[in-house]
Amino acid sequence: MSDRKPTQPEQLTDRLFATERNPEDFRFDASVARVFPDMIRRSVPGYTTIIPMIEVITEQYVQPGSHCYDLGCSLGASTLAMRHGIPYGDCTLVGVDNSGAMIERCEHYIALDDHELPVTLRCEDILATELSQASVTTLNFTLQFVPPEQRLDLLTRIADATLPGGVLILSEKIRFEADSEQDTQTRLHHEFKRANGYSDLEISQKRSAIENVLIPETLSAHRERLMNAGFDQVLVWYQCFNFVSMLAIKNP
Ligand SMILES: C[S@@+](CC[C@H](N)C(=O)[O-])C[C@H]1O[C@@H](n2cnc3c(N)ncnc32)[C@H](O)[C@@H]1O
Ligand SMILES: O=C(O)C(=O)C[C@]1(C(=O)O)C=C[C@@H](O)C=C1
Repeated sequence: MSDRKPTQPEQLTDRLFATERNPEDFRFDASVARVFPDMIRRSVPGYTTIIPMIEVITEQYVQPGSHCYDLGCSLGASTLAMRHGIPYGDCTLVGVDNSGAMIERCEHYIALDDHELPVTLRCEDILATELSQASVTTLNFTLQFVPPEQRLDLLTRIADATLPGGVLILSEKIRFEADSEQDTQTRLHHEFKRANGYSDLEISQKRSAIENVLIPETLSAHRERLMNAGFDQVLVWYQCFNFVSMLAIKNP
């Protein structure tokens, strides 16, 4: 580490899907990492509310001497929210992401944040990362990218690692049982994107790119699986259109 003060990474506007491109599955590569703060803010309704609430929720559930995890941390927005909600110096905070481009930039954002609690970043698969003594774990729009058949295993490992009274904050894009609601909520989401300056071409090319990699499930599927994984209570604390955030709680 050099002594030079880290400089703010450049903040770029997401124009990745603005011109006609070959159909290709969406990946969290360097081009996405560069524009990610702009992309996620303009694409996910409620993201700018959910991030500060992760700090509030963390503060409520963090336990002294415990471990806190942000799984799929990207550039560390949710990690930093957790950091600011942890008042105990003997806690550890770990951010995990398997995108090298994300982790590299995340290091800059963590270094820029003036706070004494160290953050450990792991560039690895969340399906293999070691978890223990967890009071607060966050999956902020990450589980949706894990193949559905691997989701129960991951959630079971998280629930097993969670201390009594600990929680999982799970934010996801969801789908709806009724076609009519699915259509309406999707239209409203696309209107949100349009209001944020995305064109019809950008919206439709992004939609195709994420189709095979972001697999949304219904709220009841999420609830049922979280309970099967070993959590005792599941509640929705936020919803805007087809984006929700849940809290899965282990009884004290
Ligand atoms: C939508 S982003 C998460 C946003 C971030 N949590 C935030 O609040 O700003 C999803 C992230 O999950 C990561 N990811 C997806 N599958 C993963 C896996 N199996 N292991 C590790 N990271 C994964 C991606 O690389 C990406 O950075
Ligand atoms: O559903 C969409 O249209 C999105 O663009 C959503 C979403 C997400 O939820 O993660 C997809 C990929 C990027 O990470 C940013 C936003």
